[in-house]
Amino acid sequence: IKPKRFPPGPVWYPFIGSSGILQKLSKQLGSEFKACLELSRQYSTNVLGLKTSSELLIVVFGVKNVRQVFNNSEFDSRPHNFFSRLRCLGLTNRGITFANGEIWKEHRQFTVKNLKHVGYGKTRMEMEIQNELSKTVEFIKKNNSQSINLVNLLSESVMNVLWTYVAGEPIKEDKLKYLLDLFRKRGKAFSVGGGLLNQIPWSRFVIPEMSGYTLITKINQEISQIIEEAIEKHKTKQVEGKDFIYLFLEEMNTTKSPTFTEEQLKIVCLDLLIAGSHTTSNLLGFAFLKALKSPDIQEKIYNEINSLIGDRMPCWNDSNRLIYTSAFIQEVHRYYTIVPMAGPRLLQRDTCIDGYLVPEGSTILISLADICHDPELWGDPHVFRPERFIDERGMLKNSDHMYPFGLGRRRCPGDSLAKSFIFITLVGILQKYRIQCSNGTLPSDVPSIGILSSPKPYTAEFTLRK
Ligand code: HEM
Repeated sequence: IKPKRFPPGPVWYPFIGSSGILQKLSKQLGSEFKACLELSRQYSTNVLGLKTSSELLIVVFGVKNVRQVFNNSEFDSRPHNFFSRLRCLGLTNRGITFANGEIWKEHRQFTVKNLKHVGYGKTRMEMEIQNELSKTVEFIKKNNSQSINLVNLLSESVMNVLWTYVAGEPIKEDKLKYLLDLFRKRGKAFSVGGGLLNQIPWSRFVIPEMSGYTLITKINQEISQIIEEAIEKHKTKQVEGKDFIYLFLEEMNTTKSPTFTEEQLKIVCLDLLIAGSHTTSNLLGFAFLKALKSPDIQEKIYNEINSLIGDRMPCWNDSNRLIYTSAFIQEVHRYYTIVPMAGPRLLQRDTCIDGYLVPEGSTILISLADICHDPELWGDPHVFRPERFIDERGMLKNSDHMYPFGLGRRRCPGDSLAKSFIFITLVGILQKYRIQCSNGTLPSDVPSIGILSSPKPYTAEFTLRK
């Protein structure tokens, strides 16, 4: 029986609640996000109420409700449900993304402290990004007689930067490709709320492949092995320099905090790799796709780069001067919304959202993509127009309605790394090459939506500018 003043939504059936309806609609529309959006329209509500086999699931829409969830502390926790346990290698309350309370605060702080200088000034991370850029440009130079799959190339590049930060050295190429492929499949198979597997956990016994269970178990095994090997190498000092694993192991030996354990280290590494890799490369994938589909926009970006930085290696500081390029990146964030739904969050006490009563213990998802396409906020949301982020004085204009990295205490701790990587890589490639579509066929920019919004695979041709 639905609680009193529970948000509107489809009927609940015994055992599976409204999961059947949600799954059917997700299949029809291509993603759980679109299904939730459609249901919110059908029930004319900005707070959608659903039930899975085991939890109450609420999806909030609209600036007011989304801000309430981001800003109020009763929404700060993550659920410890079937999916989050699987995601954290079978453990509860570990890592950062799915940790709560003291362990979350302590380890988020420790990681942010060590990521802090990324993106500002000439840091080691900036050098790492530039180093990766040189490798990418070299690859394009060697292969520019043929079409190149940019999304794959960029995701390898992001992963190399992340792994070098975590483990001090690049990951082996075959392992890198294999891991990225598994991550890509994972992003497609699940939604931010965990999808079918979380809604009906026993589905793993009946349809282990289709529910994503086989895939996620395989990812857990592979990634555990890769991270464990890296930790062992650090313990025997086989890796040079200072990286995240060394800093963590040092903290383990010096601190009295019992939360600094090898298990925790493994899951923090996993969190950084999962949260940082395809988010960043998908954004870039869409950015290059848009540049390819709109030669006039590509020319404007190139002219700005050419007149303000010329042939020099780009750095993060240039983003203050390359206004059109920065506005273009903002517009890519808006138009394609890489994280269509943020969360999941666990509500810590009975709370009123938009006049409805949401019970303590409900899982909350935060819809971001529809805000980015709300005609009342943007006027012409379906037009791709970087100029909307430039003010009358020609300066970059921030919008209050963009939350690509979230907001509040769970805001993305990797945002400065992501921003630097995206800016430096985009500028560094467009500075040297004109990108065109392969064989005269324009690829589609309709995204595939799972946990993230991803560009469909496409190839591009590169022509050297000078
Ligand atoms: C374009 C790239 C990226 C986008 C769009 C993005 C977006 C987000 C968003 C929206 C959240 C908040 C989720 C919530 O409110 O519940 C988040 C959290 C997070 N992100 Fe990112 N992210 C990006 C890149 C990165 C990178 C490069 C890293 C790591 C170096 C990273 C690590 C994390 C972690 C660990 C969390 C969880 C924080 C917590 O729960 O306290 N992200 N990200």
